[in-house]
Amino acid sequence: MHDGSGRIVVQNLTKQFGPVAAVQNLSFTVEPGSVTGFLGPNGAGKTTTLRMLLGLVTPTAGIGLINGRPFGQLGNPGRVVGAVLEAQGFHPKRTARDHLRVYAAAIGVPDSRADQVLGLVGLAAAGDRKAGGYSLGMKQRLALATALLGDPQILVLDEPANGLDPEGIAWLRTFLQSYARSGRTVLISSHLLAEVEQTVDQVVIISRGQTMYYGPLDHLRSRQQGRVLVQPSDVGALVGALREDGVTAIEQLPDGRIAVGGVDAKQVADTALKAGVSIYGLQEEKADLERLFFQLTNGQYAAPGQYAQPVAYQQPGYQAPPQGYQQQPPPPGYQQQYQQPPPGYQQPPPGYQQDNPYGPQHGQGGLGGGA
Ligand SMILES: Nc1ncnc2c1ncn2[C@@H]1O[C@H](COP(=O)(O)OP(=O)(O)OP(=O)(O)O)[C@@H](O)[C@H]1O
Repeated sequence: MHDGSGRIVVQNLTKQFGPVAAVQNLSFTVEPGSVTGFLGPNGAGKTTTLRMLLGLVTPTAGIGLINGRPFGQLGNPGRVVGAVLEAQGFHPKRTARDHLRVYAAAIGVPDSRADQVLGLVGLAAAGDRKAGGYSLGMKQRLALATALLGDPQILVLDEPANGLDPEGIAWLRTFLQSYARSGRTVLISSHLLAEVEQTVDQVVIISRGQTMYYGPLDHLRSRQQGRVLVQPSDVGALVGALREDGVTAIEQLPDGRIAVGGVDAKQVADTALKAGVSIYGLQEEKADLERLFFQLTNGQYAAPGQYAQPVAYQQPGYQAPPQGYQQQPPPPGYQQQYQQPPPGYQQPPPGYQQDNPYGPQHGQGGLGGGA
């Protein structure tokens, strides 16, 4: 019926809900043996993508394949894919064990499996309690237990960390990682990178229905660079002097400061001294993954006019940008942020605009050397 590979392939998936382009030409592959995070802010299209993958929503275009087949052609899909799409509508008066037994019967596994999966998710002692009295975190565990009933090769979980306390998140991390290490496939969605950062090996980051990054989390981490935030007496003079010194990763911040990448604070101070520019503030900022995530998903740190260039596309081996990417309108609020100079902004000297002081990396979402 299927190829047994454990691979998930999403090919050019597109879903249009009337005027809403929920998912646009999305492509990625999830390999077995690792945990893949499917990340994006609220409304990015994660749930719609997963629902298309699981045969619950018909794509406008493209296809989602599990083990080389569309979900509907998997035979007994409950034995191949375990999925949790949202906090499930458990019958509130039914005990967790009874709930699991109903589902076990539906996919043809013995009743005894209900107790096994209760144990797996840490609910063994609460199996006789009614699901209606469960906390949100316990409901998440019960939903996961339901997904595990068929001992599936593939787990697809939508926001599984929602409602879990720190101990629960740590438990989930260990559980999913060991599940993947046993050669199985795990795809989990989240709108918070920090929530899954320590759990996932690969990430697919989407925004407004389009792929922004697709690849190992380690590659994304390695692109992080710190930057120096500086408040000079004369922005144009300092930018010019930095450029003369070969520094190109310079970005004007909305608060009037400039951010300089690829240098340390001493270098910036030395250049300013040489150029006769006073420094009113100097701060070294360590980049973090969360900021990179924001850059990729809403462009709020990106340069005017060319926000959120997907970093993956600058690396070999990644997929091409989705069609129509360039035409994508800026996010709400973006224009406003840059239309007016920030308070304290100093007009650059003549010629400053023509000779783009931010350098060639300006417009790459402030990423890497551009930040
Ligand atoms: N059935 C539907 N009818 C119309 N629009 C829909 C429907 N389902 C989703 N959408 C829209 O599609 C877009 C993507 O929604 P989706 O739920 O897939 O995002 P998400 O990334 O899962 O968000 P969240 O993190 O908030 O769950 C949103 O604009 C949403 O309003």
